[in-house]
Amino acid sequence: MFKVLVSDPISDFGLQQLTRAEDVEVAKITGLSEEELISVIHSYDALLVRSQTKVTKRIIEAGVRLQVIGRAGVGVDNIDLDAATSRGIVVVNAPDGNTVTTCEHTFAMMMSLARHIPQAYTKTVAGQWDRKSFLGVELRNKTLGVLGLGRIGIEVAKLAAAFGMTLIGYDPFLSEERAEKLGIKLATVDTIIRTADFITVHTPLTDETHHMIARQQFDVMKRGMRIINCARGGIIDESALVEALDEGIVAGAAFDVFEHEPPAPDHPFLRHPKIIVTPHLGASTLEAQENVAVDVSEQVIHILREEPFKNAVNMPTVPSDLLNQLQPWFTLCEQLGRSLVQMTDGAIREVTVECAGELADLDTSPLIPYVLKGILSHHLSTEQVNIVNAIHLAKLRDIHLTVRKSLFTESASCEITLRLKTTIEERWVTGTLLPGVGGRLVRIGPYPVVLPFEGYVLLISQQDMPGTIGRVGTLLGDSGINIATMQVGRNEIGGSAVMILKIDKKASRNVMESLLAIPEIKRVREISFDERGEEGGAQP
Ligand SMILES: NC(=O)C1=CN([C@@H]2O[C@H](COP(=O)(O)OP(=O)(O)OC[C@H]3O[C@@H](n4cnc5c(N)ncnc54)[C@H](O)[C@@H]3O)[C@@H](O)[C@H]2O)C=CC1
Ligand SMILES: O=C(O)C(=O)COP(=O)(O)O
Repeated sequence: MFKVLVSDPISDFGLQQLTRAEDVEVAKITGLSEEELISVIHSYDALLVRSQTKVTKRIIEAGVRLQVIGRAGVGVDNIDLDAATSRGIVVVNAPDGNTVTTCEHTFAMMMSLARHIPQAYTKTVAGQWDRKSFLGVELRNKTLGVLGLGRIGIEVAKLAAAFGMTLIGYDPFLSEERAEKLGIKLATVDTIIRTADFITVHTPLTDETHHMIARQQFDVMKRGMRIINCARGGIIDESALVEALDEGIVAGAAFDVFEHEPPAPDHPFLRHPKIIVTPHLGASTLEAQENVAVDVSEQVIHILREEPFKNAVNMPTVPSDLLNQLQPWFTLCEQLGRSLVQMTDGAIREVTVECAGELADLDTSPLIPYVLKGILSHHLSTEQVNIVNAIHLAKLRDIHLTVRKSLFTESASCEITLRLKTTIEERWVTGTLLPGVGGRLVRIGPYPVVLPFEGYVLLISQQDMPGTIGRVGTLLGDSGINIATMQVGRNEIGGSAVMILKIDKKASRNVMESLLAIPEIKRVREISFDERGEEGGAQP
């Protein structure tokens, strides 16, 4: 039974996929402090949050069973992503479900700002009939500057166009063609700041966007402009804004978000006559809350059941057609990693994945975490390494990763060669998928083999001398070990040679040592293709 903790108010309707699942138990406990969450999180497989719960490193470390943290919304700045990644916990969000709602809130804020609606309402209900203080401005023919043209920014631009506004915007990822189709003139942040009558920000809060609008920007702004933030507190410098309002540079500001939420009771925004505020309500509609809860519940259940999922924030997203083409290779990559690491001595320095044949036409980077999982789980534990943290763990160990591609293959239409360079040697193996059969190891170094990834294989390096093969056969036979298949290869008569023996049961340490005692034998290595390859090496 999977246990899911919902620690923020999330739509019951949207959570139905989880609450109705027979293999899931949902607990809704909101308003927990960090300490309270730390004391309960150890029993849960998944944690679902909105923006209130701050999912700190301490909470993540206490979540010994946690496999997934689901964010019913867009921003994941309340979740320590590095801590989640290094623990191999997937973080998923629901990026599409609240776009329209947040866009509409931004528009409501812009119109309220243009017409002083909150201030006029407050006075009117207080019994004052003041028709002089609230002279507004029209939106039509005004220039709206949009910083951040992602999902929400673009929706805002579309609505603004319908209101007859002129649009200028900046987003490092929006192409000229797309902008043109949307009727947005792309400009630099500096041009937008100098020319816009209204500015609205729709970026995430990052190192680059933190205080993107500060004193320096207010100093060159068009006098009498108005500014809106329904994205994240901290994108606009709050103190610099108050100064700009007091100096008459800015005519009004509308904020849904704050640098620290909730803001302190003496926060200057809360009593400034030219600032209107809402308590982070951008995503708060019935529709958006249902949408994001449905989306995130679906992803969480997929992850818990080990089914394909989307919207992982701390893993690259693989488009579904590419995923379909690469999926059959995932297990093979893990098996190649697990086999090769058992053949190799020394500390791993470099991993190279060479994709040959038709595979070379695809983006093969999603294969890397599987290769690394195979390699790293031999030394670490399988519970410790997964495809979320494999790259992170490799980087922590200074393991260099390279992907190479070639259209040429030696045998099958596609094959993958994995190379490991360690502090003392370099070894490589090649695998492929045989139609109707499955994954096979087809070369160990330069030696052709056809081995399924199951059971045990002995790799023996010896001097090519008459009688050595017979002695190995006799020794294994005397130890009750049957040889299923055997391949031999050598570089020249009397030179270096190898034996690759598929054996029906595991060779004991004694057997390995007896093999090594044969004078011509230089190295013996046992490869276990089981989930966790057991150490079976013996060498001088
Ligand atoms: N107030 C609220 O309740 C809500 C707030 N949000 C916030 O709104 C923001 C936007 O959300 P979405 O549009 O869904 O995200 P998105 O990821 O679709 O769009 C963000 C855009 O910002 C752009 N960007 C990043 N750095 C930039 C920079 N330095 N300058 C200009 N553009 C930059 C990105 O290229 C991207 O296109 C996020 O911060 C999100 O957390 C989202 C939903 C509700
Ligand atoms: O989705 C987002 O990024 C939001 O800011 C919405 O936050 P909330 O879910 O309302 O706490």
